[in-house]
Parts: sequence; C-alpha cells; structure tokens
Amino acid sequence: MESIAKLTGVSKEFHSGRGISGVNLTLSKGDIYGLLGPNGAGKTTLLKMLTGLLTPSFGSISLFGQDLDQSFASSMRKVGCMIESADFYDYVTARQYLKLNASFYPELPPQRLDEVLEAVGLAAFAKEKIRHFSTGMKQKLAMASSILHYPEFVIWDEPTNGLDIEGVVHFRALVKQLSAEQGITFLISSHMIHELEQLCNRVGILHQGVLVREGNVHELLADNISLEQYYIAELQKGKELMDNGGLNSSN
Ligand SMILES: Nc1ncnc2c1ncn2[C@@H]1O[C@H](COP(=O)(O)OP(=O)(O)OP(=O)(O)O)[C@@H](O)[C@H]1O
Repeated sequence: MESIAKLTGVSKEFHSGRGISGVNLTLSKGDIYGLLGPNGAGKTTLLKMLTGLLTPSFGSISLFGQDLDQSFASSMRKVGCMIESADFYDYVTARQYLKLNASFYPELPPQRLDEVLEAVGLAAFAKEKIRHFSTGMKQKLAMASSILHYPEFVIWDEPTNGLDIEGVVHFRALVKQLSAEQGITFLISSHMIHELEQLCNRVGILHQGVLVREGNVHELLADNISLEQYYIAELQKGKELMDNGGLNSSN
C-alpha cells in the first residue's frame, strides 16, 4: 500500500519540557486516521510538524514517499490542512476569500469555488461577509479552503469544533464522500471519539507526547464495547507505564 505519510522517531522538545517523543507512524493511501489524546497530549504539535509549521527536534518525516525537507513545496501542493482556528479577512465574503486562496492554484476550474462551498454546506452564504459568520460557519469555510486544490492528503485538527449536530453529520458524510470518490487520505485529530469511531479505519492514542497505542477500528471494536472504552483503558495503561518510567517511545 502506497505510503502517504511516515514519521520515524519524531520528537519535538519545547522549552517547557513537553512536546512529542519518538513517534513512529505510517499512513497509507485511503486511510482515515483518527488521532486521539487528552488536552496537551501533542496532537496539534504532531500535525504542525507534518505541515512544516514546526520542525522536529529529532527524527524524520516523509510525505508521498519523499523526505519532507527535500520536497516541501511539491508535497504541500498535495496537502490540505486546517490546524487550530483559521484566520480570515473579515471584510471579504466567503466566496471572495476562497477566490483569494484559489489565486495560488491558477489551474483550478472556475466552478471549483462553488463546488467546495456546496460541499461544506455554505453555498447559501457564499456572498456574505465573513464578519457575519458564526464559529461553525468559519470552521466550514476553513474546511472548504483546505480541500479547494484537490489535495490527496487532508489534515484536520479538531474539525468538528463549533459545528452543530447537522454540521457534524454533514462533516462525516463529506469525509466519507471525499474518501470514496477521490481516494483522499485523512488525518483527523478530535476529542469527538464517537465521530472517529464511525469515520476512521485506524486510530492512534497520544499520551504525554507518546503514541501509546494504535489500531484498526474494526478489530478494536471486536474486542471492546466501544472506542471510548478502549481509549479509557489504553490511556490508563499508558499512565501506569509512564508512572513506572517504562514508556519512552511509540510502538
Ligand atoms: N510553542 C510551545 N512552547 C512550549 N510548549 C508548547 C508549545 N506548543 C505546545 N506546547 C506544549 O506541548 C504540549 C502539546 O501541545 P499540543 O497543542 O500539541 O496538544 P494537543 O494534544 O493538541 O492538545 P489539545 O487537545 O488541548 O488541543 C502541551 O503541553 C503544550 O503546552
């Protein structure tokens, strides 16, 4: 299976002493990978390193089979990301905002702006200024922007933040559609474990910067009542190992 992203022994040490420690992780084409972990576990840090927003202190990252340092521009062309809350120009409309972003991709067909607005459920608000948007609407616009250029790999950090129930259902359908129709690979960090259970084929649990467990969701559900039950149990094991000083790298 084609490797989309590969982290080998990746660590990030912040001055605070926290960060990420020895993460090994491979995402294959077509994966919908859910990244779980408590607040401060290192999920955003890991996603930032995959997109060049942070540089690892140790280890290597490759995207699409090429070292990220060597192929940053060409790899990023195939990545769509939404990490932490997006910044917008409040005085432009949703469509104008996407048009600005589309200017980086001159090959995009003109109808693409309306396609992505429709895909995230914002078509009716295309001509409204962003300053009138709610948190959830801004989240949808950031999602639209991240898929504008037909990325092959989408990285979303807590994408359901601010979405209403209908928005969450729509989000789930969108991921499944993009995965099935365009073969997009997803890496999604979220605290919404029930969402990930319904969406992902694989999940990983980060705890205090260490990828303590990974698994195939179908296999995990065969042995556990729910992903939540698995998560709580694995987190507890991770804590015990940390307390005993026995866990300092993933896998
Ligand atoms: N620039 C920084 N300098 C120092 N410490 C940092 C920095 N960025 C993150 N950290 C620390 O690294 C750890 C991981 O942070 P990160 O934001 O990756 O966690 P997270 O899993 O995304 O958390 P949450 O679920 O709360 O969003 C935290 O303890 C955080 O305080």
